[in-house]
Amino acid sequence: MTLASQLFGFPSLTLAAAVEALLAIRLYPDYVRSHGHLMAVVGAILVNYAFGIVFWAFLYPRFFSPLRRIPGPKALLSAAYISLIVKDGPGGNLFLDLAERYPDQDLIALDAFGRQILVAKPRLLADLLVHKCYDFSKPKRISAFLRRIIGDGLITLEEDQHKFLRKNTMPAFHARHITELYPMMWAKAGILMRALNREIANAAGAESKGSAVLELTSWASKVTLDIIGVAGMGRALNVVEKASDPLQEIYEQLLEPDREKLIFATLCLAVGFPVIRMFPWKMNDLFVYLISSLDNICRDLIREKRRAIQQDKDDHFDILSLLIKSNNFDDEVLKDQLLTFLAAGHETTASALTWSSYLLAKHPEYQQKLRDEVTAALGEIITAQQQQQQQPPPSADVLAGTLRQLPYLNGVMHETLRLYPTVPLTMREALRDTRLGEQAVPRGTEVVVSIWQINRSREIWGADAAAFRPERWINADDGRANRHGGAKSNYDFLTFLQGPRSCIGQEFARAEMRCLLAALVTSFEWELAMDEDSAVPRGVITIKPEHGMYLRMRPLRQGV
Ligand code: HEM
Repeated sequence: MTLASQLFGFPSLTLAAAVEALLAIRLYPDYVRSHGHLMAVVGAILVNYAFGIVFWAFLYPRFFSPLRRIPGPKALLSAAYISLIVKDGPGGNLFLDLAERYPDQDLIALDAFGRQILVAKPRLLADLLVHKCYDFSKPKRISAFLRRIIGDGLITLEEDQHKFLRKNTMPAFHARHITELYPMMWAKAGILMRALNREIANAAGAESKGSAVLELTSWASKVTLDIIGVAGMGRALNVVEKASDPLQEIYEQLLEPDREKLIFATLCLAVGFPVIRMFPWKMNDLFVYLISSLDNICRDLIREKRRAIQQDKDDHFDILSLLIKSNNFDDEVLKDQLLTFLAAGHETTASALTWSSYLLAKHPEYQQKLRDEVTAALGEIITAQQQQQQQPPPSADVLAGTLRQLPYLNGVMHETLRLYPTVPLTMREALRDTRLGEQAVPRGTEVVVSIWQINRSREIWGADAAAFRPERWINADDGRANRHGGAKSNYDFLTFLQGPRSCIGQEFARAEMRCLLAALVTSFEWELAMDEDSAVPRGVITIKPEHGMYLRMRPLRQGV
């Protein structure tokens, strides 16, 4: 690849065109004079570029690329892009179909240009995600697009800058600190339950059934925004209690899985935002407006936080304080970190909570089992939460210790995360010539990992891979919760990825889900209030139900 890209890359072809034009001027001076020197240069460039296009589009992938023997659909538009806009069913199913069409292949060639491969089996993931993690980065087009939304943060930085930032941020995610966050998360869950109860009471008045239909996704993102507000910057956003909040509205608009937005984002990922921005499309203005509003809100939040630390001696332990106190970052850098944690830290868990409510609506027997289990374990703590009793909140150790070991709570949570991985797909680009197992991978190759496909693979999870079976996460012998789901390798459950670029917030997300699910299931009974087929996961970065998640919810206790 290196030799080919040096010889036939467009910079070399341009240089060669200049040499060819000079030679033409020397060898055929009369002919060139009659047509003009400029024509000679332009002609040489056009001929060389045409050769370059033929070489890279047709000759290289068929005859020279080390990837040429990898089988696959080799389509003009790769499944990685089609999966974002496909209409019938979840996009991730495209990769499940591909893995079944090429059953013995570790790698599958996705596009006709020999640039994109899918890792279809966990075997090679250790190389990609751990051993050779820094031989790969997020593809530049994708990073450039993400950077517009979340700045230069942990998600978009690469190599040494990434290592430095990750090291500086890790203390906020240590096990002890996550344990300390449980009472706050539990309190926020209580506030959400009361807000849902009020909403039901208002709506049920009209319906007079003691139950009402609620759309859960926006409530889920409100409560997770409130939680990351405290854990990320020590700030009570209180979004659940407000009719509207600018931060929540911006995220809702940015991540809404509406068709036009999906097409816009897919095009930005495929060809880059600078190209799309040249077209007169109202989505461009909306996108720029939303991200600049977000930037401004975060800048203000940083200023306020810095002032609180310096003038008011605010000593709350949160991600932003940790980074400010390290004195390693200026305000612009801090703004990017805040953008990253706000985005990565709330929509992801909100989506997971939404999908677990969906699965529990479809499986009322598990809803009841979970309710019984949590009620038996937390009894008085639940009553205190529901009745907002003025007594000390449960201790972090008691709450975290209890919730972490409840078999069905953890089983439902992990099984949801397996079946509906919030980030269903990720991509990497080889920064240098490298290898995945025995396979040589040239610089510039894009490697696709469909988390959805690995998590639902029948080869890994058995014939019932698509079924919701929380028992996978409960040991058959001692009935205790496990964290492997019966899978053989760490790379079989990919929801949080693995290695140095795995999700830094995974324990935070688990803590949030435990608190929110436990509170929800002991406060309400619910069933689906929409057509089951319309709960299709959609989204470019994270997946949400395309048309919202409508549940008929009935409070288990009155007057809460
Ligand atoms: C259910 C919830 C969540 C899921 C499924 C999830 C999933 C993921 C995945 C798959 C990645 C890797 C992305 C890639 O490299 O392409 C990731 C990275 C990341 N996540 Fe999460 N996440 C969740 C919750 C959170 C939370 C709550 C936070 C913060 C409080 C967070 C912060 C991050 C950050 C900062 C990264 C970048 C890590 C790095 O590259 O070093 N995530 N997450």
